[in-house]
Amino acid sequence: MINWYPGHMFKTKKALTDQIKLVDVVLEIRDARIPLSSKNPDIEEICKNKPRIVLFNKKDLADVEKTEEILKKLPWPEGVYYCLVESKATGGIKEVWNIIEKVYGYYKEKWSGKGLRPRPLRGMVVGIPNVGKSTVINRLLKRSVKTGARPGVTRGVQWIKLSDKLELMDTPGVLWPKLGDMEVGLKLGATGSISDEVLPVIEVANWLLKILYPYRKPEFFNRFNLNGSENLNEIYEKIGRRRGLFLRGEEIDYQKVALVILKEFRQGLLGRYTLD
Ligand SMILES: Nc1nc2c(ncn2[C@@H]2O[C@H](COP(=O)(O)OP(=O)(O)OP(=O)(O)O)[C@@H](O)[C@H]2O)c(=O)[nH]1
Repeated sequence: MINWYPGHMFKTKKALTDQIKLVDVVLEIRDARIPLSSKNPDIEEICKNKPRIVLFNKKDLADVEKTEEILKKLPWPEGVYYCLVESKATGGIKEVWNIIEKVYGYYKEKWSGKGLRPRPLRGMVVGIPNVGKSTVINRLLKRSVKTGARPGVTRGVQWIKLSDKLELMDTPGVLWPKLGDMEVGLKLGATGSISDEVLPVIEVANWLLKILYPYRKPEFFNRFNLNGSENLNEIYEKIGRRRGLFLRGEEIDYQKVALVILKEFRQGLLGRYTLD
């Protein structure tokens, strides 16, 4: 599963570290369902001491109470801010702009101390695959349509001006997730940050079912017509029969059932969960 990791990781880290030198603030996107496992372990090193806004995206799919509990326990050094967002809708984006105001205030003071005129902050969106980097950019863009978002080129990089206080590098930076232990890999797989093509999908779905079952969410039981007394095999049987997922004859296609479980989990159809 991690054969492709080292070479790409090294190159990406180097490129990102160079790009981040051009920005004033980093917008790091993580997944609210896996607030810890969606963190790139090198983020602090890559960002050096730049102000950073960590956006826990896909709030609508997470067990918000549990995620908030986890976040409250983490150390949040000065200059690092966080908030939960739902970038497909409007949830939490106003809070992001409030944090941007704070960071802008910090820079304005710094610039004025050096006799420099204020300018929009330069920001860059970074995060592991599929956490919603592009969606967040679009969300922030929507709010700034009125102010006329237009790309400009400074220091060989395209910037999109979102407001008088923020412009963003037009392409987000992809970070590699930490694939240190098996459980983190399973969480990343379940939430879709690792593609199904390289995943043992049945293993991931089995692991996910063991988490979802004891949660006892009605969405999960109703969706698959389960009564709560089934074992793993019976869950596959029931889903496979109801959805007509057969290999040949009456033999259940476990692979397809696993993919249905993962897909519907990722769409939030089985309820809201936090896996960390
Ligand atoms: N439910 C929900 N889905 C979201 C949210 N934000 C993004 N998505 C979905 O998550 C998927 C990935 O979003 P992208 O914006 O393409 O993510 P990305 O990080 O740019 O992805 P890569 O380019 O693969 O690295 C898409 O299907 C989005 O519609 C959200 O807040 N809630």
